[in-house]
Amino acid sequence: MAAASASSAAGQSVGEPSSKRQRLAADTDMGGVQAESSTRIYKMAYLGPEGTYGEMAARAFRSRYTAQIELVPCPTIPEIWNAEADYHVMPIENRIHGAVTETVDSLLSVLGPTAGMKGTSEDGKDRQRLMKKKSRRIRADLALPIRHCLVAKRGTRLEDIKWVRSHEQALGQSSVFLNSNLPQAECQKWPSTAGAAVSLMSPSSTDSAAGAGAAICSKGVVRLYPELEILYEGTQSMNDNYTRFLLIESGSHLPWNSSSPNGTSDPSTSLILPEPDSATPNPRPTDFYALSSSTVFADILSTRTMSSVHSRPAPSSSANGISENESDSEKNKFPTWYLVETIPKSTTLDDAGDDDESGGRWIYLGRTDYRVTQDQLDAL
Ligand SMILES: O=C(O)C(=O)C[C@]1(C(=O)O)C=C[C@@H](O)C=C1
Repeated sequence: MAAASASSAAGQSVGEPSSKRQRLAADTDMGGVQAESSTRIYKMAYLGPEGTYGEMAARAFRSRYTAQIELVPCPTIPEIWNAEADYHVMPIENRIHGAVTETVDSLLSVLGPTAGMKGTSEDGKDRQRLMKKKSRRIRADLALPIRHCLVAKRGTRLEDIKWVRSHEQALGQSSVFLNSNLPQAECQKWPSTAGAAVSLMSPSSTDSAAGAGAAICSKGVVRLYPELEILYEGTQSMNDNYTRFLLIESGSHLPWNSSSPNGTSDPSTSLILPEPDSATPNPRPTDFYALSSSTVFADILSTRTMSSVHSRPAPSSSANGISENESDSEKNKFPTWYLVETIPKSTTLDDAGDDDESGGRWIYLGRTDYRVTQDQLDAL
């Protein structure tokens, strides 16, 4: 993973509440303090660079913990999943443009090949990595309001724009605006919205042969880069636009918004001040499963109610994995994996729905036990 240092993830917004400002300052100082402090610093991987919606989601999730959590920006969504981190913040679906396929594919990759691996040390490492990923658990979710802006270098006129760059989700969410206002512009997919905006300032983007360019990103990006200005605010096709983010835990199960990871709460040793609110269990949790074939649907749904399903083509290497169901593969030239979300029978948190692997035909991916509410987002 090409993660940058924690300091590059720290925003410098003006007018932040003081506790948040302290937290942001703490991000920047993290390296020095880490060496001196015996308190563990947890890592939360998210889609960078600074100014992405993923960063907003990561900050919102992090605010529910009092443990020290360093935000680690990753250049692409698959790299968030592959990061050696305690937490992974990933967008899963959008109100307008639907599933975030990079995230669905990452989650489904736990169905990948383990069987048939030779005993070489490299294979052993791959297997270990996969087993580690299989033990990850979805833990919480949040619906982040999304309002996009068309931004360009200062002085650019709308009629001169020849190309528009952004994450494919933002381009898709803005397709009506782009078709009506910039029909001549070429859409260029970029790993993130903020990354697309930053790229406008690179010398290659100012190449006059390619013409003037623009990016679609959040308003916050323009506050970070005075060279950029907003040409249009609200490019998304509907006002009520949300992207749902998942918080995925990698073995480090910290109490949600309780005093500290190990039960001691000593603000003098903690970089993050305790949050005043109490824990917020999700009143409508859902369970996620990775399914290797549609024949498993009946098993899963005999005791649960489906809330959503995303289907994706199984990668070709799946022939070695648990996904291959022989009768299926003979009949089906289009092997498919499924991410299924279900409503549990009971919403008590003890009933974790934690069936785990059932003879290798599905893998339990976790439950959205907790949710960041709109009030909590507003308070950030
Ligand atoms: O590029 C970003 O800013 C992201 O956080 C990614 C992402 C996504 O993948 O859906 C998140 C929210 C918006 O829907 C647009 C892009």
